[in-house]
Amino acid sequence: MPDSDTAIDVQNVTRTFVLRRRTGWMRRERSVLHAVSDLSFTVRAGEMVGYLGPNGAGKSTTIKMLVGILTPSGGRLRVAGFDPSRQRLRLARRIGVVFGQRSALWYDLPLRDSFELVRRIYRIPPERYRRNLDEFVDLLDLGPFVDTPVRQLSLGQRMRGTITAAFLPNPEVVYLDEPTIGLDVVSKAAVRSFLERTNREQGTTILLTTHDMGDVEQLCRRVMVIDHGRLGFDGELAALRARIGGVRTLRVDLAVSMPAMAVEGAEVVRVEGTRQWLQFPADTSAAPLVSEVAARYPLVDLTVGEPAIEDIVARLYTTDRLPAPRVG
Ligand SMILES: Nc1ncnc2c1ncn2[C@@H]1O[C@H](COP(=O)(O)OP(=O)(O)OP(=O)(O)O)[C@@H](O)[C@H]1O
Repeated sequence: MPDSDTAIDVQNVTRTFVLRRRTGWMRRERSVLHAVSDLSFTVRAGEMVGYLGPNGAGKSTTIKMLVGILTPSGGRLRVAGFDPSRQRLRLARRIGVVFGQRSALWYDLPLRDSFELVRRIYRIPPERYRRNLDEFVDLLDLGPFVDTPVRQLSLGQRMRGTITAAFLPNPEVVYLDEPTIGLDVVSKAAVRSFLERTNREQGTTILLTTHDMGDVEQLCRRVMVIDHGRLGFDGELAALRARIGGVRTLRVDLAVSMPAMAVEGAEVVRVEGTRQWLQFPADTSAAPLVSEVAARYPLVDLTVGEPAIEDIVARLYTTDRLPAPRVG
């Protein structure tokens, strides 16, 4: 049973789509696609959870059901105590949604006017609105473009504006679908630290869908992995790493070219001029490795590469032999 601490409660939820395919003159074939199958999880108030999976896994379908714009074919859903499809309007005041690059801002208006409209729609008290806006403008560095019409903003600026609009009413639960996709480095860093801080300080519950392992690393202790509409993993990111094994890559730029480095706990897999690639187990920290390389070699620069979400899911599913998707 969910308690008052439960922000999102999903029990045995299923969503099917009926597909009709033309197979010849006057002939149509009907099939049923199970976009989400028997999905169960709960998210406690104040948690930030990564919701991962490859394209077509069922992530957007889940979020649309949590918002209330899609009705489940079966099972039970509650968000902040409400049934999303039946109590959509009441729930709308308590949740925020950021859906990829589809912006909820008014295209021809300056950002500031869009925020003002959000204030009126959500009836945010003026004092709280001013306090939130000042804080968000500062955290997301909106100052230089808050008076610019949305259509003139870069993708990263627009995303920072969209996130501001979603968080202005102090929602209890926020769904973010690919909030950092295609963003420049500055915007990505601003968005990540904003989410981290808002979750920590305000206790906002956040469900984050992303293909960027950097987002997950920085923001989510807990991850859920979905594929073919089924939950394949729900637990700590470290446990997922440990379960799938796998490796991470450290790319090192040295001041001079040299033979492959010899570093404990890692293996050089490629050398190209002054650049070398080392692989090390994904469930260990990169920190000791970085220290050793820095102490013993003429280090100029380095980056740690995360395994792609697709690789993680593929490994998870080959180790666990989860059932194949159902169509029929
Ligand atoms: N309205 C619809 N009608 C028919 N099939 C649909 C509909 N919406 C989604 N699907 C199908 O349901 C499955 C899950 O789609 P969904 O959009 O939830 O995946 P996703 O995990 O969000 O993928 P992506 O990362 O590409 O956004 C896919 O096979 C998709 O084609």
